[in-house]
Amino acid sequence: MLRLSGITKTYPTPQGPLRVLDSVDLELAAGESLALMGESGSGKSTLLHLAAGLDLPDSGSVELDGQRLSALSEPARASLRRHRLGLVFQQFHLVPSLSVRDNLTLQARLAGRDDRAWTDHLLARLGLDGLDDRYPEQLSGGQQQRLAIGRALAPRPQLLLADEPTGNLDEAVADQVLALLQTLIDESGCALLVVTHSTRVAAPMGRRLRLARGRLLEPGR
Ligand SMILES: Nc1ncnc2c1ncn2[C@@H]1O[C@H](COP(=O)(O)OP(=O)(O)OP(=O)(O)O)[C@@H](O)[C@H]1O
Repeated sequence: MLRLSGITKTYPTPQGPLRVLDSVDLELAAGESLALMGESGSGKSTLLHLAAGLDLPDSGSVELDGQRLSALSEPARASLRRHRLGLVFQQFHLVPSLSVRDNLTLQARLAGRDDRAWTDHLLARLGLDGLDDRYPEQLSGGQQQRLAIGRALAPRPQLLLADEPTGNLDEAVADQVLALLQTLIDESGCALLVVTHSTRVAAPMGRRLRLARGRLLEPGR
């Protein structure tokens, strides 16, 4: 499903080049869940951006469903993202001028996969049924985050990439959102790569890896 091979990424900084990822290998099979942990600045978001083809590595390859991202044009990578990936960030990035339902279906429509029954199911699952006509500013933080998760899952992606999906929520709401995310992932058979500082978020994932000094390690090493 997702394969990163020998990924190296260096950023230029005033102090000289900063090597954030150093020959990183990672494979994620269909339906698998993986938590990527590590200290602030260890390169977790960088890895997630590379996995999504939002940025390209200096060397090494990222393959999504057997397609090498660096061999694709930017529009082709955007199309692949639209059809295969769901993205959830700590900032919800909802569209303020669109209703709850339209926010939820936006990505699905762009991917040509707007399925009313699945949308209704998601709205109910997310506890947002009855709120279809509201706008994001009329929702609580937890509701907005649930909507962002629903939007990512609406086109039925094969892989969900989530960067601190509960980072903006208090613990009780975060637990609810997390349980929901897990249920929806199980229902849809989607693989999940979640970047998190939180051991609570990481605990239920099938695998946990830690990024340190540019390398991926098993936890505890
Ligand atoms: N565009 C950039 N230019 C220069 N340095 C960058 C750039 N993007 C990230 N960095 C640096 O690369 C390192 C890794 O950043 P990254 O955001 O991937 O870390 P992270 O593990 O996700 O951190 P956090 O947990 O704080 O979000 C940091 O030292 C950061 O300052």
